[in-house]
Amino acid sequence: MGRFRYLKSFFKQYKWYYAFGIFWLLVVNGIQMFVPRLLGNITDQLAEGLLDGSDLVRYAIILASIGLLMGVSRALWRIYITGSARRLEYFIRTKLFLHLQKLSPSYFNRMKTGDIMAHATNDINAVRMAFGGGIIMMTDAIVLTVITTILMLAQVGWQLTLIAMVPLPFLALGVVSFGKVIHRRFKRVQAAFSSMTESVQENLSGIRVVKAFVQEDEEINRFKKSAQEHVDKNIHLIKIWGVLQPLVQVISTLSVILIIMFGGIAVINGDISIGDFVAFNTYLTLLIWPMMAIGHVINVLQRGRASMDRLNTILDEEPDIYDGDNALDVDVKGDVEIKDLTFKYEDGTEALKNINLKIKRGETLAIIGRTGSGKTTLVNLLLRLANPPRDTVFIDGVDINDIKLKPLRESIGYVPQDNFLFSTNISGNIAFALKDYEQKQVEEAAKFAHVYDNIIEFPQKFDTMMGERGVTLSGGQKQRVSIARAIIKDPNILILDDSLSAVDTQTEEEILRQLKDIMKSRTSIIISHRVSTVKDADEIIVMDDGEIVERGNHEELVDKDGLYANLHYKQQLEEKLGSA
Ligand SMILES: Nc1ncnc2c1ncn2[C@@H]1O[C@H](COP(=O)(O)OP(=O)(O)OP(=O)(O)O)[C@@H](O)[C@H]1O
Repeated sequence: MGRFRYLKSFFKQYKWYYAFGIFWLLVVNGIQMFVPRLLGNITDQLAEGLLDGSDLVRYAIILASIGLLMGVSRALWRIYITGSARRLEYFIRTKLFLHLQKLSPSYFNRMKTGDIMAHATNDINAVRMAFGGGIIMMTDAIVLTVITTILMLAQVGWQLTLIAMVPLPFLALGVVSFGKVIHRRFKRVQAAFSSMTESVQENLSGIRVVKAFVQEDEEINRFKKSAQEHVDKNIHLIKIWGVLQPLVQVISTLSVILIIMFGGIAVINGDISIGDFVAFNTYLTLLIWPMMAIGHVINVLQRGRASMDRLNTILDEEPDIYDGDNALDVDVKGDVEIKDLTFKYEDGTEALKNINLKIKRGETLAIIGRTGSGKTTLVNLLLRLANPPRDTVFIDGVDINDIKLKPLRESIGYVPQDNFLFSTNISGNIAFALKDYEQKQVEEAAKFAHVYDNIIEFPQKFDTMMGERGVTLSGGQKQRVSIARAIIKDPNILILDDSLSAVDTQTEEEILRQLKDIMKSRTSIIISHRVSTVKDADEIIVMDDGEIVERGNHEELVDKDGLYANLHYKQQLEEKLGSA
């Protein structure tokens, strides 16, 4: 059960569905067994001239009833087994998505989206097929083989049955050794599919860059190469599959040849009747199906196994950001303190060195610094999108690692650098964090973020769809929708990560003035490259290479005549040149 450990609860819940389905499958198998004997009897009675018209009608009615019963039973097992397999697919898919939601951003930095998508489609399908068609074929193959063999033994004796069975061990041997190769080749097909999906996904996400750099032909070639790789791997798989199928067929036909020869002799010698011979041959045709199915069953089960292994590697992935056993349900007020914080990413990059900070509720901290100086890293730690070392980051005096993630993140309004919006309407995007909302709230947030006038110019106003199916907002409009999304949460801590860079200075000033108003008793952290954005903050820190190199208010920093002052004069000059 180890491999299928994540499916335990599903099978516990649906065991009766499977049992019921298998029951009806067995009913079909059982009824099927009457047919050869019935045909044998009809043959013998016809040969002996014992049947008249009414007997034939009787047999026809019996055969028709058997057909009807088999039809109903088949429909029932299909509904129960195939239906359960579809439920299993839903179960795994939901489990996987749920698990992915728990994993930390570092996992998604490591993994390719295309790979994850391939798991969510191909691998889940393969597991579903193993527990749908695979189970049906396996049960069918085993039951039919056992019952048919017993009936053959009972009706024509062990000698003939043994002769018919001679080819079977060769069949089993062939199938098992082929199965291993199929497993290996199937894994390669899946890997090729992943990388093909990944390349398409990346291309479509970056389509604007591709076009701007006129790289369409190169991209097409790259895609052709990975699609070709996928086909090649599939053909490689089909080759072995193609050899296995006829091999199984040849071996099973051998059985028929042996029976015709030896069974024929037995009839000639009068050891068995013609009816027995007909029945035996029909049993053999029943037996040939499972023999041929074995190859397919093995294939389906091998694929299911390989796919489950791949799914297990994701499901086994432990989230590294989670609520500890003693995590507190803190009602975050907004006092932030950072003590001697040094932070390294998994790859060893030291993004922050010896950071010390105190932001009291009601204050605004501004962070300014060159790209790559560690600004985003610092706010990521405050949101616990990465884990800070213990005893370094405190909120309201509590180590952030001891605060439950939900209340922590719910109390923070975050406007990320990358203003990602979802493919839903504008209202849905602004009210993203709210379960219930009134349109008035959305409109107020939009007004606050100075994007209201833009929105009502769209024909569908707040119902305008975003993203793929809808309008594309300008960079500045996106930033402001993003600000509205953070502000509507009424957060106690507001973090703007370079969120006003695409907004003109006048609008920026108005937004900041309003912010000052509503953030009076809350905490604000504003990251920017522009002095104009940060100049009114209570404290400004200047970061360089992961360290705070200057700190103070605007006037103090200008007086210091250091990095900040330099930036200030440069930007003042740029502004003058721009307005000249
Ligand atoms: N997930 C990550 N894994 C490893 N290193 C990272 C990761 N994210 C950022 N870094 C590195 O950490 C350093 C600080 O990056 P960070 O994004 O915090 O800078 P920043 O000041 O916000 O830059 P920008 O102004 O360009 O947004 C950089 O050297 C960056 O390459």
